[in-house]
Amino acid sequence: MISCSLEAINNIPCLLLTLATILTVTLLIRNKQQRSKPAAGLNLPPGPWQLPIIGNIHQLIGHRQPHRRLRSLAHKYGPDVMSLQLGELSYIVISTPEAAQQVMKTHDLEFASRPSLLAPNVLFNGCKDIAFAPYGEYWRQMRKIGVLELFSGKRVQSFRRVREEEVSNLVDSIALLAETGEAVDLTSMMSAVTSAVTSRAAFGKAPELSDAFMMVVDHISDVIAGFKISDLYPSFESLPVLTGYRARLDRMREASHSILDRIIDEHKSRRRRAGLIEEDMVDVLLNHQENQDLGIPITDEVIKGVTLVSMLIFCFVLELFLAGIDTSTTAFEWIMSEMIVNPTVLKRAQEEVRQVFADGSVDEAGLRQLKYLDMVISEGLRLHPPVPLLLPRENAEKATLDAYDIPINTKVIVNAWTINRDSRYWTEPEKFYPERFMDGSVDYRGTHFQFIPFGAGRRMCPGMSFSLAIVKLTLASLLFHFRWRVPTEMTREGLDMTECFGAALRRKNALRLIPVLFDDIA
Ligand code: HEM
Repeated sequence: MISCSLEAINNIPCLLLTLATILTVTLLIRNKQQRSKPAAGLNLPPGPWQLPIIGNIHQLIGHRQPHRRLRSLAHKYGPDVMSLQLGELSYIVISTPEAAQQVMKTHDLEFASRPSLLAPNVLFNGCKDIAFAPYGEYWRQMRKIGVLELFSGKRVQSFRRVREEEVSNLVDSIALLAETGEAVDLTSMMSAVTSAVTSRAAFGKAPELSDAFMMVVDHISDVIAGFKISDLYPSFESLPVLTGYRARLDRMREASHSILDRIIDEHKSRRRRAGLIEEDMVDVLLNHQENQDLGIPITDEVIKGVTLVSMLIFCFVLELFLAGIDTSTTAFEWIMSEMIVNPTVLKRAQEEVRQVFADGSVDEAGLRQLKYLDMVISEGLRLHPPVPLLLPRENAEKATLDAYDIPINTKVIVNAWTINRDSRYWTEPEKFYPERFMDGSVDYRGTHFQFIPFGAGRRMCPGMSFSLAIVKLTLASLLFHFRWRVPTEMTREGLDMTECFGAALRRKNALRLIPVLFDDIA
């Protein structure tokens, strides 16, 4: 998912420098700019001690895995709900399924907004996307269009051929490489497949322009991941030390807008030639423009010559790329890694795939018979949620959680990684054991709060089906066509499983494995 301010805290080297600057500047002008303090007499959730000005930032500094650090802080200071002060902003951290249910079900409406962060503000013309739009009529309309038109089961189904073609190309390239006996970089390969499927779903076949768009998106992902001091000290947004970041964001927005404008123009001229066709996501939105049934009020949203519809397309498409590619690749690489270190799981999953597709080709129609693979995917998402700290939420009114008062505009971080490993709900929670999902009583669809890789409630991920369709087809195909070995210098148990916290909780090192073609399929 798109990076949030907190995830960045692990990216500390540049933080220290920036922090020193901020501290100095803050001390100089703190009489002018006071950070807001909650009114006295409130029953706030417990939390660790705070320093003036930086609050609890020092307790996160030096910890490269903030989800793990927040778990240990929560154990000590606030097992369910913990208060943290990060710079100018008040946060609460949610670390149990019960508290998550309070936030995302019982009080879902109260906590349905998002904090305003600089990057989405600039990139999405003032958070005009789905993920970062504040709760309200605009977000509702955007989400409705997204859920009905872009991420619905019907729409995901319509990209079946695209997925099958891209995964089949992947299998062909791996088969060629298998002849060399060398390890292949499965992480990069999966990233390429996900990007190709996403770009064809969004733009249809427009390879040159979509490649250019992908390059800008990659750059955006790099720039927005990491510590963003401007999000923790919003009153200092205009300080020179921060304006460079804003200027970079501006440039990236312009670059991606201009590529997208050309893509939209191409679509429009093709539509003029071929009549109304509904092929990809840009076409779907252009159809709505022509029918004037978007439902979003057309105010004076003409920004630098960008029409409202181009802007909507821009927000949807950019979000699709930013939200979908890293998360799906991450889910895939961890599931595959866990199967490698748990050979009995790999064997069982492989037997199932080869039995279901005994006639020799993997297709999406047969995927639903892969019940064991479903359990493997669930277990992978439980142990390695690609978004370990859910996108922050915010309450637009003051609220209460259990007995605690939560002042207005508190940022809420739900630590899904910790929640998914709660030993009160999961036996041996650190173990990769897909059979725990055998009875089908718990799933990731947002009603079981001990397992929330896609979040829950109004702001739950709408891209779940889009993502799982690619992940499952790729896993099934790779298990069907190849046996997988670790490079000779390592053992299965020795496979490096180090995490790297960023836009998604990736593997630190790419997953490199040796493919061996199943003889009878060759
Ligand atoms: C394995 C893959 C994915 C995972 C684990 C994932 C996870 C998440 C999570 C945890 C959230 C926040 C939910 C909350 O606040 O309760 C989210 C939001 C979102 N995701 Fe995903 N996501 C994935 C793939 C995708 C894809 C492929 C797309 C687009 C096609 C997408 C689009 C979005 C959007 C637009 C939101 C914001 C929803 C809102 O604020 O209303 N995600 N995702």
